[in-house]
Amino acid sequence: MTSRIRVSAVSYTNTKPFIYGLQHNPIQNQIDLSLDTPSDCAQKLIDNKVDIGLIPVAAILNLPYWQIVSDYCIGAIGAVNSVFIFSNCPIEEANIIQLDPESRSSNNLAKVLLKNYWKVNPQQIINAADYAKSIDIKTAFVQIGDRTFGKKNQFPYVYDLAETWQKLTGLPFVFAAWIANKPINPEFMKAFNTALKAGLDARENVLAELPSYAGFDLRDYLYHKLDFNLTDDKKEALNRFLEYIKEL
Ligand SMILES: C=C(O[C@@H]1C=C(C(=O)O)C=C[C@H]1O)C(=O)O
Repeated sequence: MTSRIRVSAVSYTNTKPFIYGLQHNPIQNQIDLSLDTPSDCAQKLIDNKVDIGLIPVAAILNLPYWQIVSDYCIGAIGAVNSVFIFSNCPIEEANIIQLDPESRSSNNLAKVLLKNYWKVNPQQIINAADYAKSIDIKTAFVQIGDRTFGKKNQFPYVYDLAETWQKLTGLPFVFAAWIANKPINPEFMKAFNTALKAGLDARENVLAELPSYAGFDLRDYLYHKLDFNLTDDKKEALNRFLEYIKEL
């Protein structure tokens, strides 16, 4: 028997439809699936501990070989509602931006937007000891994923980074895509893609299994805020984003 393809996927709610699709499909017998934070998905693919990852697209720049293996992604057209800068002062007045240790794409997106949209240059800190807890009014923070659910009303200044990216470029955004670090058998890729699509088509079942979060509309999130199709304009956005990162 040939060995299983090792796959790392994001452990957040945004990926639950994909996980559902993979786990309700015969392809589950061909893969070893692990669920990780986005930054760990990226590191595992870079370190060749997995063959395919739903990796933050910013990490593509750290891969000597990479190949997109699916028509689906974690993306958004306008506001995504789970990737924010939370701040106690207007962003233009912040002295420090704490980055999210679980993120690669959104930390870079924040840097790109600070430079090119808000045109400011606050100090940027990763792994801050008081991450997301600072009481300094001039300290803001980037946060992604389920930890942001319901937090939008807790801060006086809240910036949705996919929405701000759209204001800067007119484009949608891709946070994470299914990327391989080696050539993958086309038959497998086709079956993998089919399983992911089946998961998206089963979002009602996924919603029925999920807990509810106070102050957060999960149905709206999975159907309308996230956009899972890796369309040509999202690929254009991906390339544009990588160019912006290189210029930081
Ligand atoms: C929309 C999101 O997209 C994500 C953000 C990522 C990042 O910032 O590196 C990576 C994967 C996705 O989980 C989110 O996590 O809320």
